[in-house]
Amino acid sequence: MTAITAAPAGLNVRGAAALEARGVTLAYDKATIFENLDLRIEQGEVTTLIGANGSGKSTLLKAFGRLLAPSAGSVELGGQPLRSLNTRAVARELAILPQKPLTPSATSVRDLVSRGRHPHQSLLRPWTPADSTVVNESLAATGLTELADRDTASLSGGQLQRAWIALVLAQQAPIILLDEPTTFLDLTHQLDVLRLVRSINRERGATVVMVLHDLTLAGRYSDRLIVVGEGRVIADGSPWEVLTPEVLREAFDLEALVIPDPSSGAPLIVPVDPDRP
Ligand SMILES: Nc1ncnc2c1ncn2[C@@H]1O[C@H](COP(=O)(O)OP(=O)(O)OP(=O)(O)O)[C@@H](O)[C@H]1O
Repeated sequence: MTAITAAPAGLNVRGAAALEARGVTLAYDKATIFENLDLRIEQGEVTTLIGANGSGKSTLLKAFGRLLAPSAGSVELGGQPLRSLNTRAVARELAILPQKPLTPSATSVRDLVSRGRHPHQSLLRPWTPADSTVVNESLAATGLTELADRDTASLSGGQLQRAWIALVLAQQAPIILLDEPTTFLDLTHQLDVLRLVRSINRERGATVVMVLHDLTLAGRYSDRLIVVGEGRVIADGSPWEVLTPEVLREAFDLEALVIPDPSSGAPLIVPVDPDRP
């Protein structure tokens, strides 16, 4: 997989976090998921949100991606309140892959990926060969070149997931939010996607915030892990700081050993089965 060059970030106030939640309350109808939450996402880091099902990871990611408005407090992008920015300005800075993206009907893979270029287009700036190049690179980076002309309705779950990731890449945003990007993918393709995310982060300095369920892969491919649960941040730090038996017990009700992964040196989570001592 190849890396893709991005446009530089335009909205950065000096010293500002890439994204910052300030006193944020996130709620659905009457259910409050987070109250008065403060959280900074640093520029140029890969940050992964982990936590049990229903702990609020997607809710937090949606707030950072402006898909969910806080009922109190504010979310800032490069030091400016998200709510003060127009949709195109946000889309040039921030690309988000939601947990369940709605795939438009009768759309080829290439057309879907091309939508990633929309934030860069205007009446004065129509489609150019450079846009086609970015789309082709995004298709190649996700292994979809051969499937470019297929209707998205005919793809397998994993192929469709990769097409959505290609769309996010084509957007060339300096901040990328990915909600469970490895869903539906076999282990080889999971590793491909996470290595691609890592290379985009390292080679063009993209800030990445992901939600992952596989704790070992989260530790291997992240600079920072944030564990959420019961309406708060349970732990926040480097993979070795966060992935401790105590945190795993508290956040997941999981008994596990944490040992160095012989392949990467990152923490390897080994669940303990109480029925097989
Ligand atoms: N649109 C919605 N309306 C009402 N409640 C919601 C909505 N979306 C999520 N919730 C609730 O908010 C809580 C947090 O959900 P969220 O999807 O953020 O959790 P998550 O940590 O991402 O979970 P999972 O690991 O299962 O994907 C859950 O109790 C969920 O039922």
